[in-house]
Amino acid sequence: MTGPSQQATRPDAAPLWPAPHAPGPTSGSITVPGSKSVTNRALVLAALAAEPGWLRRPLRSRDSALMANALRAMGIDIEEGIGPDGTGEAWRVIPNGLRGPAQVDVGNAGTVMRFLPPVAALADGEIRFDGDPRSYERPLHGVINALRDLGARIDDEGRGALPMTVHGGGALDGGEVSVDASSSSQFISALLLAAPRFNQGLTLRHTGHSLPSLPHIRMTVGMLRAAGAQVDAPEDGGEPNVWRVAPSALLGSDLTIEPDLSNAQPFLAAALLTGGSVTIRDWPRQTTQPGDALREIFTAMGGSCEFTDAGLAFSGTGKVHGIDIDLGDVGELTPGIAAVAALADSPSQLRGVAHLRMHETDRLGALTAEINGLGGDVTETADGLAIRPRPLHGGVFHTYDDHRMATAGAVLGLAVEGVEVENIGTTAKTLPDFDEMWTGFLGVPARRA
Ligand SMILES: O=C(O)C1=C[C@@H](OP(=O)(O)O)[C@@H](O)[C@H](O)C1
Ligand SMILES: C=C(OP(=O)(O)O)C(=O)O
Repeated sequence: MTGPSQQATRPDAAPLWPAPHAPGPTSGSITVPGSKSVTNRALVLAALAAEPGWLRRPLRSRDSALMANALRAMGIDIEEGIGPDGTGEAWRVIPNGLRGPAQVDVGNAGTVMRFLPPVAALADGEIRFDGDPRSYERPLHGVINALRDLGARIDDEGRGALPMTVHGGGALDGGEVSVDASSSSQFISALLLAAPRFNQGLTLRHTGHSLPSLPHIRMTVGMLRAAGAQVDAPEDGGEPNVWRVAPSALLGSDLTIEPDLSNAQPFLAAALLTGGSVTIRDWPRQTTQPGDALREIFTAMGGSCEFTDAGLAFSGTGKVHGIDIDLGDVGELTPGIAAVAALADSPSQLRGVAHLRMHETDRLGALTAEINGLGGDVTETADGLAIRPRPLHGGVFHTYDDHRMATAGAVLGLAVEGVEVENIGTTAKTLPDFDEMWTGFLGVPARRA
């Protein structure tokens, strides 16, 4: 098949990065920067709080910069510096009144394009939302329709998508609303995050046939509660598919951001594929991050892991097995799992991830096209990928401006000589120094793209 629709927008002269071939079994420790999902939720909650708060060890990346700049444009002060006790980076968030007029660039960040329209509806003035061409295609209708039902005025010229203008009225009634969040869990998270500030709070009902990324919704609920909100959620014995948030002020938190476990994935994959080992420092023992599922998934694929005082110690044997798995809860792990599965000793079936067609790129189409471009045998199914490992050869691995395609290409390059990853810099969405971290971890000279 040809690549997904974004292929047409691929820059002609995107730089190619020769992915390092593994020199032998890996060994070492890695500090992974902060979680995108936690950082961007923490920024939103701090901006909506009644008092200043701190974010320690925040992620510095394109997506978190877009979030911080958008909130600044709406009147929030975010001071980037060192924490009160002098240890490490910390951002001070000072929640002034939210106001327009403001311009928000969402880039291609799902968290920014979905989490901020409800915040803008609470602002006083017009907030214009725009972003990368791909952001116009990503689903937003659930947030737009729900906000309108809750009393917001939004001008999207009938698109149900970006670009659009939210005419913030300084407050939102809130109340009861239904949303079909089968295309993105971020519709639910977006409405819940701002809900304590709605006059009547929120009763939110999901009506769709499926709901992806449940751990990310649990992350939203957990962080809301930590900020003082009262939330009833289905997993606490409440009504299925219904969340209730009471109106209340939010506390200014002092939060240390967990490392991004989904961005630990390529380093774990390196240990798995090379029969090496890696310690991911500060891996939390309790977390709502979907990347935590990698402990189980990569163990089933041939590795083993244990917690140590330093973090999570993971080892491979060099033997990698295929897997039959529903990834609906942890969809963002799919590109990295597909890369490993293409190098396994048996076939894999990845299921439950139809919604990935509307991620940064059409990830199912992109993975199929690019792994097959290296000689692989991948077919798209209605809701995932069927992967039959075959000997692969070198070639260009196109990345469609998708950070997780880029890291998947790097993983394939470990085992396959001559893989050139297009635009490795696209990893800056969530992991800006990936190429240096990768070459440093593998102990090979830095590569020029
Ligand atoms: O809320 C979040 O932080 C995220 C939710 C998920 O989105 P979808 O439910 O749209 O897949 C995930 O894929 C994305 O990387 C981050
Ligand atoms: C789907 C992802 O991101 P976004 O927050 O833009 O939806 C991702 O990071 O894999």
